[in-house]
Amino acid sequence: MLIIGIAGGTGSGKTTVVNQIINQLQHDEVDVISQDSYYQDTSHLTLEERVKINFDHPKSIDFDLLVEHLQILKTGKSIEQPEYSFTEHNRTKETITTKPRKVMIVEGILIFTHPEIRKMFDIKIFVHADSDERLMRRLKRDIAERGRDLHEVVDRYKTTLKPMHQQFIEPTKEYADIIIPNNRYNTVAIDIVQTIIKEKLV
Ligand SMILES: Nc1ncnc2c1ncn2[C@@H]1O[C@H](COP(=O)(O)OP(=O)(O)O)[C@@H](O)[C@H]1O
Ligand SMILES: O=c1ccn([C@@H]2O[C@H](COP(=O)(O)O)[C@@H](O)[C@H]2O)c(=O)[nH]1
Repeated sequence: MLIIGIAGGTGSGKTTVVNQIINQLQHDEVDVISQDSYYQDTSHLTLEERVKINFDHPKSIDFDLLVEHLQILKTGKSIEQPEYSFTEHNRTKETITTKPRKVMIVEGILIFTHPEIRKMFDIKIFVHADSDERLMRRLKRDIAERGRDLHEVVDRYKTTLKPMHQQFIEPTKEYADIIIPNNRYNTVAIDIVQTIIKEKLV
């Protein structure tokens, strides 16, 4: 199993890059694990309390469960990937059965901060977009898809997104094998990554 880690700041375009990469691969050859599925289970908190969580700090992620799930997949067994609700700020009661595949892609803002998980990646990719570009994309996406308003996104950007990005996410760029500049759609970079994956699959 080839495990590819794709990190980068929020709004850098990780999910979009993942979808472009897997487009060219056989459906049964590849699957995706999102770090967002592994936010800590906070069912014991009220919604008001959950809203206040710093979701951009490594402590917000249940990395132990993610490590365990990657280890299970490597032994050829399926896992039940938690499903996450951004509107509820919590895991749902549903899970996504995820089978081991020739290529497993793990994507998320903080995945390169964890040494054990970092070691499990065969290829590490960091998607880069400038902070103003990321903020604009995040605003549009969170208002359209994640039930947020302008005030909420801007407030979170100032209090947690920006400082956490500088402290935890940007420094992990140094671990990347490949950095994809993604201020604009970068089809050349996608082609290169697809070629590398296809070569490794032979
Ligand atoms: N290169 C790009 N140029 C313009 N918009 C983009 C680009 N890549 C992604 N987007 C848009 O920006 C938003 C955030 O992208 P997404 O892939 O969800 O980022 P991430 O997973 O890193 O948070 C989405 O609405 C997406 O359509
Ligand atoms: O309940 C939540 C959990 C996380 N977030 C924000 O999501 C991003 C990470 O997702 P991307 O798809 O990489 O943007 C992170 O910056 C958290 O702040 C949230 O808003 N609510």
